[in-house]
Formats: sequence, C-alpha cells, structure tokens
Amino acid sequence: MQLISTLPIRLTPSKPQPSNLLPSVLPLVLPLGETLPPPTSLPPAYHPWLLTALKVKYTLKGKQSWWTIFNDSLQTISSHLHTEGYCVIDDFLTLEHGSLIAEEVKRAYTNGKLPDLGVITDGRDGSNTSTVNQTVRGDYIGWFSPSVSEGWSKEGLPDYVTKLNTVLDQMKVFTEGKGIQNLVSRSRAMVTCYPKGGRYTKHVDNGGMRGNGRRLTALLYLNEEEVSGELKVYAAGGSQCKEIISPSMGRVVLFWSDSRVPHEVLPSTGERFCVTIWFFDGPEWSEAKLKGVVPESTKLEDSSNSSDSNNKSPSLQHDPSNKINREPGGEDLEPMTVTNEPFIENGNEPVLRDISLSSKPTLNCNVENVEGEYIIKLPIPKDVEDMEVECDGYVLTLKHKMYEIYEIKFEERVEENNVRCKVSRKKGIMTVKCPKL
Ligand SMILES: O=C(O)CCC(=O)C(=O)O
Ligand SMILES: [Fe+2]
Repeated sequence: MQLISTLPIRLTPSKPQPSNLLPSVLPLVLPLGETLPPPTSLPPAYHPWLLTALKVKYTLKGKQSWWTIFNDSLQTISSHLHTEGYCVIDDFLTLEHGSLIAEEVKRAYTNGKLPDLGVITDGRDGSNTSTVNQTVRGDYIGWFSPSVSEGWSKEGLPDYVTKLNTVLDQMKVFTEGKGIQNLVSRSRAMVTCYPKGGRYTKHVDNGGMRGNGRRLTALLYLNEEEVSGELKVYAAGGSQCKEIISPSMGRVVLFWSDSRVPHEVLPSTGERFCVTIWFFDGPEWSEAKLKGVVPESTKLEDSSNSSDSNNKSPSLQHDPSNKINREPGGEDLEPMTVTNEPFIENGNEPVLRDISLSSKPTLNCNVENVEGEYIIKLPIPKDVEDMEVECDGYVLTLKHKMYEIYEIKFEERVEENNVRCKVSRKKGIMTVKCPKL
C-alpha cells in the first residue's frame, strides 16, 4: 500500500511571481533572450519547474498567451511527455481566455447542453454494475465541434482548439519514437461536468487489444473555485501512482492515450468542468476503422490502488460500456486546424486565425527592393516542413526553419503576380501573391 504523502501532488498553482522566480530559477536554466535550438536529443530529466521558468520568461516578453510555442517550451513539453508519458502545462491559457471558456461551458451545462449522463454503480472500483441507478447522475457530457456555428465565441473554445492544434503540430519536430508525427485529426471537444461526488475509475483511453487510434489525450481544466476531483496518474501497469493533479483553471494535461498512462478522476467535491480532446494517429485510426474498432476507454481491472478502496458507498462514475454517448464514431473526427501567424519572440503576439491543413491558403506578402535584390517576406505556415517556391522560372527549395519569416531573395525583378509554393509534406499548393513592383 502506497503512502499518499509520498506522492507528488500538484495543487492549484499560485500565480507566478516573476520577481521571486527569476533569480532562483531562470539563471540556472534559461538565460533571458535565449531560445534553445531544436534538439538533437531530449534532455533526460522531468522537471516541472522548467515549464514554470519558461512561462515566466515569455510572460516577461509579453508573450503570455503564446509562451508554449517557442522552441524551448515545445522542447520541454515534448521531453516531459517522452520521459514521463504526460505533461502538465499550467497557464496554457491566460486567465481571461480560460474564464471565457468556463463561462460558456457553465452556461451550456445550465442550459442542458451536456445531456449525457454517467451512471451510478456500486462497488469499490465501480466494477459491479448490478446496482446501476440511472436516476442518479454521474458526470454530464456534451460533444461539440468547437466552432462559432455551435454557439461558442471564437475567442473561447475555438481559439483554444486552434492553439492546441498549433502547439502539437509544432511539437512534431521535437518528438521521436511512438510519437505524434502522424496526428492528423482530433475528436470533437468532450465537455464534462462532474457534480459533487462524480468520479471516473482507473482506465486507459486506448487500451484494448487493438488500437483505437487515439494517440494523445488533452485535458483542459476550467475550475476557478477550488474543487477536488484530481486526476490521478499511474505508471504503466496501473499499480503505482505517479502524480495527483488538481483540475485548476487554465491547466492543460497532455498524456499518451494508450496503456502507458492509466489514470482516474478522484471524487469531486463540487462541480468540476473539463474539456477533453483526443488526437488520433492517422495509420492506427485507419486500421481501427477497417477493423471496426471504436474509440473507447478501457477500464482497468486492477483496483488494488484505487483511491477509494475503503469506500464502500456507491460512487458516481462514467460507464465505459456506454459507448454511444461517450465515444462518437470516426465520422466525428475533425481536422487539426492550425494558425499560420508567425511566432517571433520580439514581435507582437500572433492573432489566431484558422488554416485548415487541407486547404490551400493564400498569403499576401510584400516584395521589397533592397540594394538591387528583390525580397519576399514570407510567413511559413506551421504545417509546412519543406517547400518549393516557383517564380518566373526560378525554383527555390527551402528547408522549413521554424518560427521565422523566410526571406526569399530574387536577383531580378519578380515579374509574376504569383509565386507558387508547393507544400511538399502536405502535398498542397500554397499561392503567395506578390504585388508587382
Ligand atoms: O476529466 C478528467 O480529468 C479526465 C477524464 C478522462 O480520463 C476521460 O474522459 O477519459
Ligand atoms: Fe481518460
């Protein structure tokens, strides 16, 4: 039996105090103004303070809403994910952004838009479903396309999803092995409210014999008032607890959906709001569809360490067998739309703008004549790794360099109105419109 007090417990974060943090943390790890180059290998240790330091660093540069997108932040998130299987990102959203989503989620809940109910079951681990009592509600669930047409303010849930997509898309550069390179689509947003007593027993999100396509789970917590209902994360196998994480406002938890990361939601002491999105691995999902495997969670039988092992009273929990309500089919998967705004450390914070990976975006850019050279300043879309630029007979192949505006230099005047950019990775064509000089 493991002593609870030995477990790492991550409480609601107090807001960072830059003046306190800077002298003790930053000089040790990240001198201000420096961005780590893309890694050749991942740092070995999991150190949550690294992320706090990075958040402070970019907050001081006025990048509080995009601090996760810079190379060193992406690298650290990636490294935590690979060494631990999960990563907790506090203040992924600004308080303003999180509060807007929370307000709308609460309104949806109050208006009955989270209609699907968990069930109440008896038994220590919820495995005895013989006393299911459908009249007592467990958690409330609604599946949403995070779009304005479904009633969400653009600056709330839709922007969160675009931002999350963009960060994950950028992280592809920093992952290795069974990673996220093949993330192509995501589930709709599952919005949940666990009422007082609501919980979800230990399970994995993609744990069957055959993969269901889910690769990465992303949770966004939206609780301004302190509630319990912590996420308890286990080591693979499910017997050893690794961390207990409070569901606090603006906190995003990323973890592998497969058997590497069993987890459970401890009983909540109040209404607890969360948005869950699953990101799918393209090849695994195609196979799952062919074989008729649906994305569903797998309850773990081993309940030896389940937190309520002494609690004999009925408990509110999700019923994993309730597939229809909990797990929509493949036709509900949505594309990962990203933003192609350039992320420049010393520039203004980018404004979110969706770019569908399957679309053929058009970028307007200026051609400048600098000392006899014609220069196009081209913000590179975030889904592009290599691209070819064809212009008036010229073919320039550019290696995608992250977060920068490419300067394409032509020695002669650019005569064509359009420079055609072939986006090789996504096999799309992007047209860059240049004004005539
Ligand atoms: O709400 C949470 O913290 C986690 C929920 C979860 O694990 C699930 O829905 O699969
Ligand atoms: Fe889960």
